[in-house]
Amino acid sequence: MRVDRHWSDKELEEMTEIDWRIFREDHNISFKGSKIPRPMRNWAESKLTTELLKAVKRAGYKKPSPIQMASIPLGLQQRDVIGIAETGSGKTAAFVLPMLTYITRLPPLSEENETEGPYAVVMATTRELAQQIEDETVKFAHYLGIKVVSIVGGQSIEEQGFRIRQGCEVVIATPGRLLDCLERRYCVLNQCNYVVLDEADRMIDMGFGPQVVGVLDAMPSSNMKPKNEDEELDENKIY
Ligand SMILES: Nc1ncnc2c1ncn2[C@@H]1O[C@H](COP(=O)(O)OP(=O)(O)OP(=O)(O)O)[C@@H](O)[C@H]1O
Repeated sequence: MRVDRHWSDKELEEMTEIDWRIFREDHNISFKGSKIPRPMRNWAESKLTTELLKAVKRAGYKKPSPIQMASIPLGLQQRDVIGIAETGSGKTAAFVLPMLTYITRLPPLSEENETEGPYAVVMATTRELAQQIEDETVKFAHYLGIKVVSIVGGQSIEEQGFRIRQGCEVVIATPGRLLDCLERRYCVLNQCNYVVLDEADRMIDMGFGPQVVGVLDAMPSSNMKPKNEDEELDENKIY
């Protein structure tokens, strides 16, 4: 009798549908949506760049967590993702790594475009959470030469606006403070097409909906992805 091997003993190309099902069950991964890519079983099989993989290694992350296994391949395809996982399960790196990959594909910031604002915005409900996200982002962004600025209450808004205008690819902010910064013209989002809402459900429950919409309204509407998720993205276009 031929006994099939466990998925962990198989090369990627040997994985069968049943292996993938067991893999997802083993990691408690479930999903909804169409054309969902396979989760990544380990970092080596992820499509992250060598530089980012080095940064992941330096951070000491030996194995991706289940939310990272499931959502990084989706993020790398520039799909819209709603990721749900318990606290402390590595959600931050799950959205930060695809976001940094997206940024490395864009033209580097230069004197010509650094005053047009960041390439990506992450919104968080509290100052403390924004700080945690900043720490986790800098851990990886540092090695790519990507600059990160946080816009939260309790610090000078003029100073924060000044730091954005000096050029940064990523802004991490609480929605109210970022909207304030935009309304006072301390910063702009003229080239930002990438948004992350951390704890989006809580953000709405806490009444930040109007501020989030205000921030989204400051972003360009010319680079929207097609409404139909099944439509292929144009590789030559920046979304
Ligand atoms: N693959 C990994 N291997 C080891 N440590 C990791 C990995 N991914 C993230 N971590 C670490 O685990 C901790 C928790 O991660 P993170 O803050 O992203 O969790 P979270 O799901 O966002 O939690 P919260 O809901 O509290 O914000 C952090 O210290 C982070 O550096």
